[in-house]
Amino acid sequence: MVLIKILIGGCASVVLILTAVAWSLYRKRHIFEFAKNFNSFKFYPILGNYLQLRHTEIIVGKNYNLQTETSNKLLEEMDVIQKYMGDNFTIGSSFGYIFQLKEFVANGWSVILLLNKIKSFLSNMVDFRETELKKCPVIDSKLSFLDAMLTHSDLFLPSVTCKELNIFVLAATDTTGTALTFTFTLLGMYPEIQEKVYEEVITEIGRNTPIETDHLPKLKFTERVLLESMRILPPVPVVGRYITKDIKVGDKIFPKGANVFIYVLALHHNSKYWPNPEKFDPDRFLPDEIANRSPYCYIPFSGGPRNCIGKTYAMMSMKVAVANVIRNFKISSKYKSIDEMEMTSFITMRTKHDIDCHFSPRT
Ligand code: HEM
Repeated sequence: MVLIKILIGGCASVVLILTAVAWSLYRKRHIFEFAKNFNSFKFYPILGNYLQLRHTEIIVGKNYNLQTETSNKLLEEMDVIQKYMGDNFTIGSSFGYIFQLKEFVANGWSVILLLNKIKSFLSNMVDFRETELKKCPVIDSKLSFLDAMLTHSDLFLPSVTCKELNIFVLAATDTTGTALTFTFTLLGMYPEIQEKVYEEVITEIGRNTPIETDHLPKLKFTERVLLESMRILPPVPVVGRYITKDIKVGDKIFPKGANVFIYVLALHHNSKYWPNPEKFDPDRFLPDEIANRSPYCYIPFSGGPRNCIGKTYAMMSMKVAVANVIRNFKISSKYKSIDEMEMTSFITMRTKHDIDCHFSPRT
């Protein structure tokens, strides 16, 4: 009798495991198709892959040809994970655990497989760099971010190094790609602002001169355009915090132990701080204007001690991309207002449909 029970139990477990594996493989295919249709940013993948290439090059110190390598699916895979997390974030916070469980059964397995794939891609980077460094040590001033962690193994255990790399590559790519996608579209919508950026780039850098670090602080108007673009369309529209002690805001108390979401998008469109908030006006970031506002009215990189650690580098890399594109291409877009773009929920902001933004070579 006991033997029969064990046999039945064993068979049932095998069937369950096989069903779970088959289901996850099916969902993996399905979820990719879904994300492909959903993520119709069109030129976002070009920018995303460019940034992934640049960031891994800077963080790891090796060119992985991520932009030209056709088998590179890293960006697509990151999008699938983000879509899954974004859905759970909205569904979960509105309808609770039961919906999260349903989502996990439906898509969770494939997301875990993808996460593991990305993790192993990144840990291969760590192994590669570790071997390289042993063969050929680098002097302190030339250390990449990863080199710095590897040469301080007393501070960064191998598992911590992999996690840090994971966070950096993921946090750096999509945010900057989204910010640039919106900035180019806004420049297409506002030709007179685009022209001012072009003139500044030509005056301060020139048409063909390679862009150097020293050029970047001179791009004052371009910087204001990027800042205003992230005000009107913040790449990360919501940030979360866990409250460790009661906080009184006006007549409300946010109790210790609560999880809160800070709605950056709403804050950036609050007419109390931003008159005529729907207007794209880079001069809101003139020094005098900035001095007249609380710094917490504007938080595309969040605020406080856990704000974005990559913000200075992000601004630099976006200035390089804008300057290089604008001196070679004219940008146009059919949108008359940002409402026409139709946003949707992701972790970063995305549009529901293909974004309308076109580039034609400058003669
Ligand atoms: C336009 C580009 C970017 C935007 C809008 C952005 C925005 C943000 C935001 C809103 C956070 C959340 C902070 C919080 O919870 O309060 C964050 C965190 C983070 N970002 Fe960025 N980011 C950008 C680019 C980058 C780049 C280029 C890097 C790396 C080179 C980077 C690395 C990170 C890291 C490591 C964190 C986690 C910080 C922590 O938890 O302490 N980000 N970013």
